[in-house]
Amino acid sequence: MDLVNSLEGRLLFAVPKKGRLLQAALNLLEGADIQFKRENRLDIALVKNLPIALVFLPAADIPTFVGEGRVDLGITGYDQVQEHDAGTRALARLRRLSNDWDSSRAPNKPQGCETVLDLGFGACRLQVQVPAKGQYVERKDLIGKNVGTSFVHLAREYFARLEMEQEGIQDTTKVEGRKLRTKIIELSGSVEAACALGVADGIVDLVESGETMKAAGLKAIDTVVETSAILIKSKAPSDPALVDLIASRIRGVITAQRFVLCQYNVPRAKLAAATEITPGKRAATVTALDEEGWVAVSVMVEKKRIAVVMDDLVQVGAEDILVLDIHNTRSN
Ligand SMILES: Nc1ncnc2c1ncn2[C@@H]1O[C@H](COP(=O)(O)OP(=O)(O)OP(=O)(O)O)[C@@H](O)[C@H]1O
Ligand SMILES: O=P(O)(O)OC[C@H]1O[C@H](OP(=O)(O)OP(=O)(O)O)[C@H](O)[C@@H]1O
Repeated sequence: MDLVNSLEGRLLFAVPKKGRLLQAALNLLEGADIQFKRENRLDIALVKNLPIALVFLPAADIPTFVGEGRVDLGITGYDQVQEHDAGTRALARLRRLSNDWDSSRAPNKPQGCETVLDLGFGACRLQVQVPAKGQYVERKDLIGKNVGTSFVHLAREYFARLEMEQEGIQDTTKVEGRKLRTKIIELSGSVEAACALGVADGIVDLVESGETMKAAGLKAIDTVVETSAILIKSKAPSDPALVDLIASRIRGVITAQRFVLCQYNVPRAKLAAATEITPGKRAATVTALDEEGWVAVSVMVEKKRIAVVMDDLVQVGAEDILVLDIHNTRSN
């Protein structure tokens, strides 16, 4: 049977095929025990232990496939979903204007995608940037100028709103179809080079550490969207129960990545002070020790806080503090 026919009856799950989100997405799939083998150059992989097929797509296209209900689940950036939604708003406005809408072609499934959960990686900001030592200081200085970006729809909405604000228009929500004075130039990568090469006066691009921006002699003057990787689902998934199962597994893996298990012994008289430092996700597990007046505590603590928590526990009299990695978790 060919691969396309073997997709029948399987939940389709889109994963970024390359780039910044790929490795972290693969780690999540492994943690969620979604087993597959991706053949060389094939963008579809059948999952061995669940009725799922993985589809490897560019992160920017995943909101389209999920939003149209062609794929049930997907991992992509929140920025990509926002860009896709802004594009959909622009297209709808164009169609209304040109009466180019044949209702018989309307999709029979509800359109759009829903966010299931934040995946806790791929955090960065979509920012407006200008040359650090140039003539542009504030965002309004870019009105009427050339702005380079891969996020053309979000940039158009951003500058439409900015231009309306400058003209004293109170309601800046109706941005679609507005004739822009600012020229948005579509670039597909290496956007930071656009200012130095004279293609643009400013750019709208992603910033994580800020190293690329700094190296290109740019500075950020505003943030358009704060983003991180998210799990999205279509509004009418083929198997809602399986979507919930996958979401629950992935949530468990993310919790395991974020928390460590902290165990310590403490005099019962100091227990209240200690559990104030480590209240746990729900509550601390406290068990009696085979030593008069002492108890053992076991509790989940956020990984990034653990060093300070251990310092504070020692201060209140805790002893024998152990910190253990959590392999996986599951809860409702
Ligand atoms: N520096 C970064 N730090 C963290 N996340 C990022 C960073 N750059 C991009 N991302 C996230 O990863 C998503 C995909 O970006 P990435 O540049 O990896 O895509 P790509 O598919 O390789 O596309 P392209 O070919 O345009 O570079 C972005 O939409 C964003 O959510
Ligand atoms: O703030 P930083 O940590 O330096 O990261 C920001 C850079 O990362 C992304 O580009 P990527 O490297 O994915 O390549 P691209 O320019 O081809 O999109 C983004 O477009 C910036 O250029």
